[in-house]
Amino acid sequence: MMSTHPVLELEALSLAAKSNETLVHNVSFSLGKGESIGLVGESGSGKSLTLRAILGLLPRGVTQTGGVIKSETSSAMVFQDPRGALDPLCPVVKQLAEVVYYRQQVSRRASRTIALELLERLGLPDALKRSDRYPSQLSGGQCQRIVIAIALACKPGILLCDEPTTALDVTVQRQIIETITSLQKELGFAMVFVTHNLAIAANLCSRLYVMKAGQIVEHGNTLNLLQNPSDPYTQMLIDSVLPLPELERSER
Ligand SMILES: Nc1ncnc2c1ncn2[C@@H]1O[C@H](COP(=O)(O)OP(=O)(O)OP(=O)(O)O)[C@@H](O)[C@H]1O
Repeated sequence: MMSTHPVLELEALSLAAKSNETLVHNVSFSLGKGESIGLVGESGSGKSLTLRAILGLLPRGVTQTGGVIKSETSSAMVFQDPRGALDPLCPVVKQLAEVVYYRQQVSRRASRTIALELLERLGLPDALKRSDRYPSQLSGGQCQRIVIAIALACKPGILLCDEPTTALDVTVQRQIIETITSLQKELGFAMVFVTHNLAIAANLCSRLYVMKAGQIVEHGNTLNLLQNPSDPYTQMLIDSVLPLPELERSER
């Protein structure tokens, strides 16, 4: 249950392509201060477009055809493909410092100091601070930490996460999720988290919204929804998670 005044409200958001094809239809939800909600659903169901609408950055050819987005605070986004989100020709510390400089309106010198502090907070190695490394010289997990640092440099009230761990290997996925969780506790931002991974959604989000073909087909408290799905599509999503095979007991 959302206990605080919402920092974000979507009321009947609809988006369409230039061809008039409806891509997102009548999507409504609200987000409380410091709360995390999850958008789950099949590929192409409109999750990313919904996030982009909140950010005010719809791709070319997509327009808002209905509804209202009310937000009391700023949003920043963490993208699915961290390498693609960074400029390959610019050292990562410089990219981060640049965002600090423009968004926090501090001096150049202070922006670099704040950027280095952010790197430390994100658990990036000291070597990154001493030498200027380019995205291609970092691992996927390190690039995603830089992208998260860039988002946090905007001091957002809402962090929009678009499958931020999908491109990473599973051990790194877990570290990134733990990092996001601890930063959220520390900084108090609210979060809209898009994922295909129900386990991640269940760990991070108090409420889930299940999307199919541009619409929300079911929503509710995460545990209730996963234990008692009412929509067949939600049940199908749950059933599509492969269980671990029972480990054979070794008999002596
Ligand atoms: N620029 C665009 N012009 C026209 N249609 C688009 C555009 N961007 C996305 N779409 C369409 O909108 C629909 C929703 O796309 P969206 O990226 O939001 O899906 P998604 O649920 O995030 O999928 P995934 O999980 O694969 O990222 C899809 O059918 C997609 O093809």
